[in-house]
Parts: sequence; structure tokens; C-alpha cells
Amino acid sequence: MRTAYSVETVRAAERELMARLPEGALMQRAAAGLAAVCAGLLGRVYGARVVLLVGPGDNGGDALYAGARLARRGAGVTAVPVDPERVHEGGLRALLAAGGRLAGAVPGRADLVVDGLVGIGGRGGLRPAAAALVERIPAGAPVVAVDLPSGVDADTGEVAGAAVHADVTVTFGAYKPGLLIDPGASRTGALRLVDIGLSLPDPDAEALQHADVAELLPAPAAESDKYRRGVVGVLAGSAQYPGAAVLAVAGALRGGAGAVRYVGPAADAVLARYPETLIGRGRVQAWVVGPGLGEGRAAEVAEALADPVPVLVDADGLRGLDPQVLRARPAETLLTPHAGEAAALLGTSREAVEAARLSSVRTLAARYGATALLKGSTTLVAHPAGGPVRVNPTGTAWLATAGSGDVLSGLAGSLLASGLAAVDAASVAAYVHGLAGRRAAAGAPLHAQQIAQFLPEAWRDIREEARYGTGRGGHRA
Ligand SMILES: NC(=O)C1=CN([C@@H]2O[C@H](COP(=O)(O)OP(=O)(O)OC[C@H]3O[C@@H](n4cnc5c(N)ncnc54)[C@H](O)[C@@H]3O)[C@@H](O)[C@H]2O)[C@@H](O)CC1
Ligand SMILES: [K+]
Repeated sequence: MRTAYSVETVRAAERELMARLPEGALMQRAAAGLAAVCAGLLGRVYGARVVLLVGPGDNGGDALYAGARLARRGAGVTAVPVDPERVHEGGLRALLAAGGRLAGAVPGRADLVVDGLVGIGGRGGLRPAAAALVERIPAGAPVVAVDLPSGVDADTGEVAGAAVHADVTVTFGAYKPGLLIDPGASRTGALRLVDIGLSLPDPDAEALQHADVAELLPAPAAESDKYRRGVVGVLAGSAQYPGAAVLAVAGALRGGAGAVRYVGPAADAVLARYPETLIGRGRVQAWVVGPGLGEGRAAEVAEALADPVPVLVDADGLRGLDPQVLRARPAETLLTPHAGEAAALLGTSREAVEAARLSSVRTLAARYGATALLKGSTTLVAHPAGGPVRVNPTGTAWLATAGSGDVLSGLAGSLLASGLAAVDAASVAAYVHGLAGRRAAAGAPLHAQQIAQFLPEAWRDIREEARYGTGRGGHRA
């Protein structure tokens, strides 16, 4: 599990640790870790041209001390400050003593660029003087971001204006949520965590990794029959949208439940594609309600919600949901809106949700007393009682395609029927779905059926990589 902590939490842990350590000790730990990663990337440090972009705070200090370590090993290190009047004094002294130099402009060539412009002290979009240095980064030079790519909001992943695109981000003490949530996540490159000895409380966010997902994926025991493996009911589709039913069933068939039961007017379309589907009402261990229902189906949604089993509500099923009804349910409810649907549930605009995804998903879960999965470039999952928000690390922009959400809801519902808790079902589904999307896309547009087809391959990959470390991976860092 990759865990992430807010700036406030990191600052508090740093203060607590700093009070017990000699002055500057933490920064030396950070700089040593940073220099080690830089040296590893360079391969040969002696003679390498290293450029440091140096902001006025301690983030610049980290870069300078790391630069000093590289200079002592023979690298040619040039520091370019945003403001020559405001440079970390100790760091600058160390760099100059080690043979590094100060320059007023970014050199045209570099073997490595170190982004020490701003770290967790950054507020808002990069200011013009810092943004100007980012623009001057020599093309093709690998960029190592110090703590986080400058311009990325550490707590939310929001990016306002210019921001560094790092190849590697070396972060200190703890991951920050903004490193895991887009658009920030797509700026970090490979993530490296340097342990500086912080004692941390419960995380604010966490991202499952292959090993976590492998442990959660349901596996049939020898004595399992289809009913013990769980039956998932899919209430979806309409005369107008039969395809949504087919896609939700496609996802559900590949999610580990022993059987899929379809209820709705698209039975012919479903059976034509998947003859193994059970048709009509009957006992289920979980419901998926909503994909392609169209309007005027509130009574059927209410009926499913009255069944005392876990219910996933998606798409048209999300319309007019009553928080009181969800709160009173004896089993878990999982809501899977995209930003527009979440906005309707929260009485706000899609833009407001997209600008503040983390707080939106938390509010949604708390207000509706349900687990909430907010779809997007980094899908988020929140539990109604709070706790860390799960951030999905396997997304791809190609997943934003018609029907992709129907496959996801079928898959998550199937995992619910197999007995996973709603938070686990949602985050495992997002993970496997994202991986399948990446496999299916392989850099080209994909359609939703392909995501469903690649689910077994993604599933096998996760199992294999977790067991042998030999799968083709594909998840970030
Ligand atoms: N506090 C600690 O114990 C440790 C801190 N460390 C480093 O210190 C960093 C935090 O240092 P600081 O608190 O000094 O803050 P930063 O160095 O992250 O940034 C603050 C400085 O950047 C400027 N700034 C803020 N927003 C800006 C923007 N949008 N555009 C341009 N400039 C902006 C501010 O005027 C201020 O001078 C961490 O990210 C990490 O790199 C590490 O050395 C580990 C230990
Ligand atoms: K930085």
C-alpha cells in the first residue's frame, strides 16, 4: 500500500522530529537521499553536468545540499536561483565550498536538472520568475523533482498554470496526496520515497499496489459452488440503452461472482452476447443498479435498495437518491458517479467537483452514508466514516470512453457479491479496470468491450506479479 499524508500532517511530524534532532539533520537526510537518486540516474557522476533550479525556501536548500554532494563526487554543478537575494544560505555555502557555481541563467545543456523551486511550502500556481526557469529546462534533460514537481499542489494534485514535468520525484518522509492524484500524478514520473524518520498517524490517502490487490481478489475454494461464490444481480439497460446492460454484465462476469443475474428489458441483448446469464429476479448477494436505465425507473431502484444486500448505484440510478434511505440500509451502498453525477448529488457544478476531487468524494460519502467512488483520471474512493481516501494508480485517459463505466460497475458489483467490503470492491475494481484499459489501449483508442475482454489478463498479471514479480506491471512506479 502506498500511503499519502497532507502537508499539515507532514509539517507536524517534521516539527516533532526536528525538536529531537540537531539542527539541519532532517535536511541532510533529505539531501543525502536526493543525491543518491541523482547519482543512480547519472550512472557516472564524475564530469556530469547538473543544473539546480533553486527556489527561496528549504526545497531549494535540499537541492543545494544534494548538489554539494554531487559536486564533491566530481559533477559540474550549476545552481540557478529564482531570486539571488533569497537563497538557502547554508546550502549555498556548502555547494560553493564543494566547487559548485552560481549562475543567472539556465545553461543550455544538462545531464540532469534538479527542480528545487518549491516544495510543500508552495501556494497556488508557480509565480512568473519560477515559471520562467521551468520554461528554460533544456530539452531532453532528465528532471528530478525535489519533494514534488514544482507547481503541483501537494494536498490535492491540482495544477494552476506552469508546473514541472518530472522524470523522477524524490519525496521526503511521506507521499503527499498530490503525487497520487491527477493532474499532479501525471507530473511526478517515477516516485521515490526517502525515509527521514517521521512518525506518522493514519494516512489521508492511500493507493493500492499489485500485492494489495492480489490479496483482495476473490479466489474460489475447492468446495465453492456458484452460489457460494456469490450471485450478482444487474438491474440495468432499457429499450433505449440495451448496450449498457450488456457491458455491465460483461464486467460482472469477470469479477469473480459465481453467476450473474440480469433483470430488465434488455434480456435478449444480454443473452445473445452472454448465454450464461441468469434472467429475472431471484436471490443475489449484491446488486448493480443504474447503467442505461433511462428515466422513470425509480421504483425498481428503490426495490433493489430495499434488498438487505450490498448495492452499487451508478448512472441513472443515482438520480434523486435520498440520503435518509441509504443511511437506513442494513448493508453497504456504493455510489459510482462521474464528476457530473457527483455534482448533481452534491448540488454543485461539475467544475467545482473536478477542481476539488478529494474533498468532493469525502463529502459525497459522508452526506449519503455510502461508499463513494468518484470516476476520473485518478479515480477516488471514500468511506462514509472517513479514513484514508483510496486513490487508483492504474488509470489511463483512454478509459474515458462510452460504456467504460458500465463495465466498471458490473465488475465492482461482482466483487461485492464475492464478499468484498464496498471500499475494497470499489478500489480493486478501479485498479483492475484501469489495468485492463491500459492493456487494451496500448497507446491507441479503445472501446468498452475491449476493457471487459482484457479484465482476465489484468487479473492474471496482478496475481503473477504479486507472486513472482514477473508480471508486466504497468502501474505507475
Ligand atoms: N521541514 C522539514 O523538516 C524538511 C523540509 N524539507 C524540504 O523543505 C520543503 C519545504 O520548505 P519551505 O517550507 O521552506 O517551503 P518551500 O521551499 O517548499 O517553498 C516556500 C518558498 O517558495 C515560495 N513560493 C511559495 N509558493 C510559490 C509559488 N507558487 N511560486 C513560486 N514561489 C513560491 C515562498 O515565497 C517561499 O519562499 C519541503 O518541500 C522539502 O523539500 C526537507 O529538507 C526535509 C525536512
Ligand atoms: K520541487
